[in-house]
Amino acid sequence: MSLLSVRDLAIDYATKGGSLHAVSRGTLEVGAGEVVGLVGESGCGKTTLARALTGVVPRNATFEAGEIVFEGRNLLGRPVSEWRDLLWRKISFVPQSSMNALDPVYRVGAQMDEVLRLRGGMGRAQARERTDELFRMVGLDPRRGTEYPHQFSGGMRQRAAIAMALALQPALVIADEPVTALDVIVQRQVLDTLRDLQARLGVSVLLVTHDISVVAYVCDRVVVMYAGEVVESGTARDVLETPRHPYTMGLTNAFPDLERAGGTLAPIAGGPPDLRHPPRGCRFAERCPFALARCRAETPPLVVAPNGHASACWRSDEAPALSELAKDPSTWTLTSTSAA
Ligand SMILES: Nc1ncnc2c1ncn2[C@@H]1O[C@H](COP(=O)(O)OP(=O)(O)OP(=O)(O)O)[C@@H](O)[C@H]1O
Repeated sequence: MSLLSVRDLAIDYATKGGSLHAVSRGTLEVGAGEVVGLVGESGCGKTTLARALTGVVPRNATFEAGEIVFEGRNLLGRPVSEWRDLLWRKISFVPQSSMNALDPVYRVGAQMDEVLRLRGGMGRAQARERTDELFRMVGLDPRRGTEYPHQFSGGMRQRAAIAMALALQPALVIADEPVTALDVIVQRQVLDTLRDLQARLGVSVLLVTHDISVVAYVCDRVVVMYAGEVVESGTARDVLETPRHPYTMGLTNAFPDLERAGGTLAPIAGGPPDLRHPPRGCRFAERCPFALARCRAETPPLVVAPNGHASACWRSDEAPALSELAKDPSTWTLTSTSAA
């Protein structure tokens, strides 16, 4: 049984221009001890989906449909208090910027102490000891706990945010773009620490990122989102080496490898659709170099292959050939010319 199973989740935001369908087909699984990457361009609904798992959503958001089953219980429809009770203890969140995780006016060690005492019910001495242990665990010198967040480098702040998320030994850590603001070398160091701790503690991680090279570096499984919908998922190896959705094929061309510099980068021309008026059919069709008339008329279902590799594309059967074509940057240039 999965630790977390999200099925057909739909979340709307009320906006002046009408309902914005931020998540429409949110389906993903996180197994015990797994690192799952949730990847897609900015604005495709990753943060909305990830945040929703903690029960903390903006005031103008509504859950329209679906299930969020955590440890066998559907959290949707449960009292918010019950859901909130899981926060920190069972599910913890590392926000996009560590400046959001850390209060700038309190010393870093004191903030960790507070989580341990208020949320974890620890006494002063025990919390103190655990704070030092957490600092060491993420590669920080415990003596620096007396400093304020601005005295830390970006990488150190992100380590502190990870330590805080691990404080009460949760089963699931949701990390939203945990390394985006950092330079590539520090990114690797922080990801190494995250991966090492994950393996040591057996915690599950849902890692939200726009950068597919981050996914390739640390994730066991990948879930690809486009325009509010999950369009592909499977093991990192299957999805990255034999992608079945053209959007994933495009994403793999658009980022440099974290380990190997070089290679031609070919961004996907155009941008995601307006989620207040999502297009009919496949939402990626207007940017897809392989789109057929059917793609613009009918929504492709998310079909799961026997090996668990799922994709929502009418041309999935042709994926090996399309994937070869997609490696040629001119395939994507043609889309931009034809879209222009
Ligand atoms: N509170 C809100 N009210 C209205 N619309 C919102 C709100 N928050 C996000 N959105 C919109 O919902 C869509 C999904 O946003 P979301 O932040 O979940 O995407 P994302 O993939 O995480 O992008 P990013 O990486 O930029 O945060 C976007 O169109 C965004 O503009």
